[in-house]
Amino acid sequence: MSCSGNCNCSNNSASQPHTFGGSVGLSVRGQSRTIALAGNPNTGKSTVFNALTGLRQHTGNWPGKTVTRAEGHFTFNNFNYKIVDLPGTYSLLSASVDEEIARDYILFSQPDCTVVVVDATALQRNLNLAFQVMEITHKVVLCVNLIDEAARKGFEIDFESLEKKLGIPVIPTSARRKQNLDRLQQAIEDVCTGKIISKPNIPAPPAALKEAIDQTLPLIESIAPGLPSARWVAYRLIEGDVRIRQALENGELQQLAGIKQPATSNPPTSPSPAPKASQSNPAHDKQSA
Ligand SMILES: Nc1nc2c(ncn2[C@@H]2O[C@H](COP(=O)(O)OP(=O)(O)OP(=O)(O)O)[C@@H](O)[C@H]2O)c(=O)[nH]1
Ligand SMILES: [Mg+2]
Repeated sequence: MSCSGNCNCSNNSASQPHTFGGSVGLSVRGQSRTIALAGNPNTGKSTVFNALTGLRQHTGNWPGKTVTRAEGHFTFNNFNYKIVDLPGTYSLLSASVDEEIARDYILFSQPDCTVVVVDATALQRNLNLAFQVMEITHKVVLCVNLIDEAARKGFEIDFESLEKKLGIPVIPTSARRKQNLDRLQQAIEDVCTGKIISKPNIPAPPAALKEAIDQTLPLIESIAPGLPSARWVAYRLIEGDVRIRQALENGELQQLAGIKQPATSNPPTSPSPAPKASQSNPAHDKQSA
């Protein structure tokens, strides 16, 4: 893996002290890396964000508190990081406006590292989103949060084996107790610099689906050259997702990804069966997986 242009891959000594505590309105000079905090609602994303930045994002024990994205900063090993706290989302097939904010950021903003925060007491359910993120980027760290709560409930989690099975760094944390956040920061640094090269373990699609994806990807590339998460877009087109097709045709996706559009672009030839239902209101549409 190579890190993105935002990344300074030169010597970052792990022995140098890290700092928690960032800043509202601090102007961070020079290069900085961008980290996205993704995860299901109520997994402790904002608590992680607050602990790392010293800011005070709204937290509480019910889902859906963070409704828009918030940004903060921290430094680690003398390097600046911008960290983005996202609304909770169950799936990248988003259903609500908040979830769409998270989805669009995860898919098209190309952070240097995406940290998926999962609830250690509901690991299996939470891993669904982690798999979806792993499908679109290998620059990902799994933060298994609320380990104090899991321990209290008597859950035993084999983190080493989980890490091996998933193929990405897995860091157990208790954000509320500020436990292991330095390990989390180290993993983020290692993913950004390429010291850790993740190989997410994703099941291969069935042959017919793979063929359809292979046929669809060049169409996407011809309309939106260099579009991030093109594979994810291909899946959606194959499913007949009208909303995504329209967003590709009218340049919305390219805009989200900050891609300059050619003067004219041809709509894609349908790569899939005709869409079954109209999804005119993207914000409120449920999409089938
Ligand atoms: N016991 C325990 N509680 C935690 C931990 N991390 C977060 N919490 C609590 O979990 C609840 C949810 O935390 P938030 O940080 O608001 O979760 P979130 O993922 O940002 O939630 P949304 O923005 O609604 O998606 C809060 O009551 C936190 O205090 C932890 O490590 N241990
Ligand atoms: Mg939150």
